[in-house]
Amino acid sequence: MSVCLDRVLLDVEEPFVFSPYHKALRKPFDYYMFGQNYIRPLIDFGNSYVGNISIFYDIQEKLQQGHNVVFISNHQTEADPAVIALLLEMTHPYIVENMTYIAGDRVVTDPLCKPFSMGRNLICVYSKKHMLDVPELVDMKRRANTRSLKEMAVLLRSGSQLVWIAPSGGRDRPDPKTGEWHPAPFDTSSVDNMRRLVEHSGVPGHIYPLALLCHDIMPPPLQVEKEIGERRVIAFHGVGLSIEPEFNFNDITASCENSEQAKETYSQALYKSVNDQYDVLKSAIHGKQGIEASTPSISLSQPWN
Ligand SMILES: O=P(O)(O)OC[C@H](O)CO
Repeated sequence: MSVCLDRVLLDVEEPFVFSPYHKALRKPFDYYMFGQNYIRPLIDFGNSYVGNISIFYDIQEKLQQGHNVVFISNHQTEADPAVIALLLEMTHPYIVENMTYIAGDRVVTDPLCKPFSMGRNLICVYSKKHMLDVPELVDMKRRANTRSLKEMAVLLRSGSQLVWIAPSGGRDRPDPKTGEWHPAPFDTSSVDNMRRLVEHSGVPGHIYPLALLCHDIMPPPLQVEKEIGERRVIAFHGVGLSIEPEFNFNDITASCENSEQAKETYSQALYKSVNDQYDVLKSAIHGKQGIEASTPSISLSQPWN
């Protein structure tokens, strides 16, 4: 905790400004390990699961062959990057240390979040959800997003890139009536922009649906807040991560009649997969079924055991 306060105070004295493409700061202070070490004690590993770990081995091979890989994911907490990295650090250190996250402006401006963000590779964007919060800033935000998209295109052209994006544009929230958590709907145009960037990169690319269940360890405020500086609550709990095989755009949209229908069909297919995987993780973690919650298409394991 004192290391965390030190880092927050250091940033208050001399604020760090993120560039559109930020590389994880590992020296002289290792912000990546700082994030790992802070989030690790919040995870109940005995009640945490990974779905389809074998797919991560295929992904590692693809990256080594120079291919690009994109994870289309739901988003639950500011700790998502650390949760992914902690669940895979024993089996896939290369994947987790080299992943680039598409990060919204809140995690690179909130003083409490910044030290954690400094330890990750990021493409920084202004979230669509918060685009109109301050009318005078809309133009600046749009220009910044264009710059970030260009950085992303350059990155993907270099190959061997692994990118995580949450096309909902923000964190999942519980249903106000039932209190149940579900992945927030995907923005079809965000999915499509990402897909086209991958296709136009000049190297083979692969898109996978990824589900995360970790809201218990650091839940967001129940409503989306405009102001920076939300109240943080942390807890010790089981978490989950799951992946399904690559979703090929041409295969999934073969029977679509036009490009608009194809974009929608592809985004919905990814979203359905994320929901299906989320439900399996929920049965394992909240339903206390553990490994028994596995299905024919989602095989749960605890790869740290
Ligand atoms: O509160 P939200 O849903 O707008 O989330 C904002 C950021 O993405 C936090 O990571």
